[in-house]
Amino acid sequence: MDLVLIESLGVDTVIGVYDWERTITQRLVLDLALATDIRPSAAADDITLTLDYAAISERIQAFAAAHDFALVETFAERLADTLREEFAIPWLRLTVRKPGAVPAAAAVGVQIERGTRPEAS
Ligand SMILES: Nc1nc2c(c(=O)[nH]1)N=C([C@H](O)[C@@H](O)CO)CN2
Repeated sequence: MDLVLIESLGVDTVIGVYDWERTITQRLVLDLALATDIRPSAAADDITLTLDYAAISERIQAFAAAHDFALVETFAERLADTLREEFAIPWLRLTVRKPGAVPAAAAVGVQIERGTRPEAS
């Protein structure tokens, strides 16, 4: 199984459980590992045969701007569903970090894996 990677993608969104958090945007930092078979795109040197990390990053920015969840859990689940459906991604690992939410921690957040991981070949 091959992976397309997006690391430390910063997105701005309304996120949080407290009243003061409903009135501001905050930064989340995302890491994604997206399963695909890179061999067809590599053989043809063709962007249309792989997962376009630029297009997916743009979609994530738009998703973040369009939603205002309370929990990072909800953000992660809904984003994973959206990406898997729109880009036909069989399996992904998504880490959502909320820097500064706990001052004593560099970041807090969640990591999820969704879908069926393809067999190695
Ligand atoms: N498991 C979670 N715990 C907490 C969350 C969350 O989204 N998931 N959110 C908060 C607050 O919004 C916090 O980030 C404000 O600093 C607290 N705990």
